[in-house]
Amino acid sequence: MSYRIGKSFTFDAAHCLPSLPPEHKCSRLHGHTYTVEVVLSAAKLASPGFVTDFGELRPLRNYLDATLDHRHLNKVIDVEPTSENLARHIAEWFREHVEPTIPASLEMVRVHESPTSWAEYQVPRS
Ligand SMILES: Nc1nc2c(c(=O)[nH]1)N=C([C@H](O)[C@H](O)COP(=O)(O)OP(=O)(O)OP(=O)(O)O)CN2
Ligand SMILES: [Zn+2]
Repeated sequence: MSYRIGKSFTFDAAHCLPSLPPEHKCSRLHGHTYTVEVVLSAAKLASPGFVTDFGELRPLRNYLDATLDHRHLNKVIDVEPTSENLARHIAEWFREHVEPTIPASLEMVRVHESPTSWAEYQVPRS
């Protein structure tokens, strides 16, 4: 039995997917308003009844603003900036920089490129 919470963030950025054939529209430079959702869990609640305070997720907001917002994503991450690769990149950053400071575990990161399309990275737990 565990509790789960989620929080969403948005940022705007440009990207292209150069491994696609040149006739594919996504091989050309274009932009999205991305939404990033994180889901965290805990087996028991911390006072006053939180998985973790939503406010403790502020470093992720700051990271997205400073590193991804209004950037050319191909110049920021070292793999093609698909939603899947972005979700993994953000999850790995979160696990290194935020998870050690909170009483909760990251379950997954979902990245929406548009209201109708998203990709999710589920954090592997051994
Ligand atoms: N599995 C994935 N498929 C695609 C990704 C991705 O990250 N993961 N990305 C793209 C492109 O970035 C493209 O911008 C988005 O493609 P698509 O949803 O097909 O296009 P639209 O936003 O214009 O949506 P419509 O429903 O066609 O209007 C492509 N594929
Ligand atoms: Zn795109």
